[in-house]
Amino acid sequence: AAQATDPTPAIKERYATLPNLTDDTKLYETFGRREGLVAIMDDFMNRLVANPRTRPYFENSDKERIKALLVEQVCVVLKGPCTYSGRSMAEAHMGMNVNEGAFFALVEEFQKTLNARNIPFAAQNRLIASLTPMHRDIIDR
Ligand code: HEM
Repeated sequence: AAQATDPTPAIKERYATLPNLTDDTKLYETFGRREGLVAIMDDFMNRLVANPRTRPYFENSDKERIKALLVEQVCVVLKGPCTYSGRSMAEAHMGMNVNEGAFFALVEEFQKTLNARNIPFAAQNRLIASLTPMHRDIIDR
């Protein structure tokens, strides 16, 4: 009886998350549409392989496939005319032992890419705010 009336909800350590879709209809244009996203992911992947914190995860990966899926995913988040055909974030990163340090190294490299492409700071923040909630599906604690 005590269990049935316990008001404390169970705390779930991991649960499915979807990206928070932004409501800014111009964001997709700000990132240069599909062409811009392809260029962004090319630069981003080069940085991920150069950074010692992220290199171990990506050096033996199928970079072309990941870049194509990132273009789709970010396009969806920016409300562009795309469909994401990849796996869930939990599935894709399972067993990879991504820690907080690697996660923030990746976000930092992404910001460097966006700065290099002259994406306005407010637009960068919108996108990053939509992506970072996925960290709970990606980081292994
Ligand atoms: C918000 C942060 C992140 C996002 C949005 C993201 C997004 C993605 C996407 C869309 C894929 C392709 C999914 C698929 O394979 O079907 C992927 C795969 C992958 N991600 Fe992430 N990722 C993030 C963080 C990270 C971090 C921090 C690392 C490691 C440092 C990482 C390493 C990888 C690797 C190695 C793959 C390839 C997996 C495979 O081929 O089996 N990701 N990620």
